[in-house]
Amino acid sequence: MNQCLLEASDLSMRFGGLLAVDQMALKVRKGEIVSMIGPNGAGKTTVFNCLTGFYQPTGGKIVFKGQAVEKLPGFKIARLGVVRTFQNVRLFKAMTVLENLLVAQHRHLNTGLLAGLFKTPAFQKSEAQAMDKAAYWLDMVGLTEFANREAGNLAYGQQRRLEIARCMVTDPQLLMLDEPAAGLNPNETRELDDLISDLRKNHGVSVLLIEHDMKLVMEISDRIYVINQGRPLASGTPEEVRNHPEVIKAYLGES
Ligand SMILES: Nc1ncnc2c1ncn2[C@@H]1O[C@H](COP(=O)(O)OP(=O)(O)OP(=O)(O)O)[C@@H](O)[C@H]1O
Repeated sequence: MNQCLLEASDLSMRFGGLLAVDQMALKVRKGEIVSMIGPNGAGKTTVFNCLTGFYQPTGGKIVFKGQAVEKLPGFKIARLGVVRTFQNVRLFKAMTVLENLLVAQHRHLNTGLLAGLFKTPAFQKSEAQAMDKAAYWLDMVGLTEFANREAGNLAYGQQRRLEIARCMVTDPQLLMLDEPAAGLNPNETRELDDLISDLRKNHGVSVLLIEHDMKLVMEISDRIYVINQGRPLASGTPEEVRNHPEVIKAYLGES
């Protein structure tokens, strides 16, 4: 539980005249579920975009498993084991549910031209493994019966679960979820809570999430970072954060 997986320090991101993230610090240890909360526009998604290589931060350091990653492009950070979902569902909507999970594993497939053309035993084996893994995660997120349905035709909550499955087939070490409960009803949110807890407990994944649903955040998080106007405002256990005067002030909008 103590080994540090991800650490960001003095993280800053400037868009022209706007300092969207200012001296943010954040740490995720192995096996932790950590949340980032803050009012709309506070800079949470920008922090995610910096951590995952979608933006190159204008300042600061990001270390994943001992390696500096702040200058790496997104695909390289993903290869190291950091995967994410987005605030708005981003699936291949015209593909089936199963195809979405197979495409996500393309990097693990033995896809050399000759291997593919001649369907070599190694190619067939890796294809079968990808299929097995897809079937496993479909079952885990309760979507087996929808395997051949177009992803775009799933209910919204199911699409959200498929996104998580699509991350999990790549065997991530750090799963980053951007507002996973947005648009979910209370039942679906409870299922999401169970799913995230299970991913940590039984699949060794650490989780960093941005979330506005305070009930979920307070129940699921080991630690919480509060960010306001791009700056760190408070951090600590759910209990510490809940009672922090600055947090109460920022959320209640007092001056
Ligand atoms: N690519 C960009 N170019 C210019 N400004 C940006 C860009 N991305 C974000 N911003 C600005 O940075 C600030 C932080 O935005 P960000 O989306 O990170 O906030 P957030 O905390 O995730 O908000 P929400 O909870 O509403 O999703 C906002 O003022 C936003 O308009």
